[in-house]
Amino acid sequence: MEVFTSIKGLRSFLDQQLLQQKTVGLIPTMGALHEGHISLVDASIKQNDVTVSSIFVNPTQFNNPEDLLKYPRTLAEDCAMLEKAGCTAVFAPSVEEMYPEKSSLVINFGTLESVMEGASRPGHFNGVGIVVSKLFHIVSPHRAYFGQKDLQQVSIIQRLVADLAFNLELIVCPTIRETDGLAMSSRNRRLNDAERNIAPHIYRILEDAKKDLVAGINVKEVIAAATHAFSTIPEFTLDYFEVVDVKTLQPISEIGSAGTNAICVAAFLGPVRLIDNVVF
Ligand SMILES: Nc1ncnc2c1ncn2[C@@H]1O[C@H](COP(=O)(O)OP(=O)(O)OP(=O)(O)O)[C@@H](O)[C@H]1O
Ligand SMILES: CC(C)(CO)[C@@H](O)C(=O)[O-]
Ligand code: BAL
Repeated sequence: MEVFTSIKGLRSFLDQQLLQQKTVGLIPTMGALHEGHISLVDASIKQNDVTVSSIFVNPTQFNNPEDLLKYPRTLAEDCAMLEKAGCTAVFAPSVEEMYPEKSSLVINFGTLESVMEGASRPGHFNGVGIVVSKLFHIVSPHRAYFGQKDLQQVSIIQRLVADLAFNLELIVCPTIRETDGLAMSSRNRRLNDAERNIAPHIYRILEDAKKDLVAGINVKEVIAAATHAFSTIPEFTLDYFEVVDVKTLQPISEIGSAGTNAICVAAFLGPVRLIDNVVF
């Protein structure tokens, strides 16, 4: 497996691959890899000749300096996992390589970003839009892989691809969970033992809410019950719990047909902010 830190180095490697008519899959990540990331790598290896994983903790998408500072960084272990998985190349640039000058680009995703993660983390999706656009330009992948765990990010990137006519296929992969239901996430590493034991309640509350909605209980009541469930566990501070249309991401007062609804949650467990969702 090749590891590149410069855009030039990666580009010349990829140019050779393209000359040989090889297809390229890209998995953008911020590192501290887990089986969720590896599931994206596996999907890419099945569908492409060359799989590139990027590892870059993108400062422009962090609105909270402590979150950025404490974001886990484990490059050596990440590379070992990627090599074992059969990844072809890793792109792990420095901040200076990606941003030689401060970017002044502004990308506005309108109503897609005015809710949930976008509302709670001002500027977050502007930063995601900038870095993902740069990665798409640098790698020119045939396919790019993203996880459903970051549901709003998927919608934002679908929009970006359509608006800027990126010539690639977006592949959305299911959320990989621990055996107790907790969605795998790099930030889980920041939980202490007590917090880690409590964390699976996020998925339990999501699943209970889904069952109640499917059984016909109204959205307002279900949100109130979920909010109450979080309030009974004092370690949690709920940021949002929303029932939304999966396409528009706007709150709904009644659920629609199967596959068009999502429940999205963000909650602090101590200082760590975790997100999860179910689509049904
Ligand atoms: N549990 C998971 N299952 C499937 N895909 C995942 C999972 N966790 C993250 N991903 C996907 O991996 C890609 C890179 O995500 P990222 O590096 O931010 O990891 P993360 O675990 O989401 O970290 P964090 O949420 O703590 O920032 C994203 O497309 C994300 O949706
Ligand atoms: C897509 C991404 C790698 C952009 O920095 C990040 O938002 C993430 O890890 O989901
Ligand atoms: N997993 C999404 C990236 C972030 O939380 O900044």
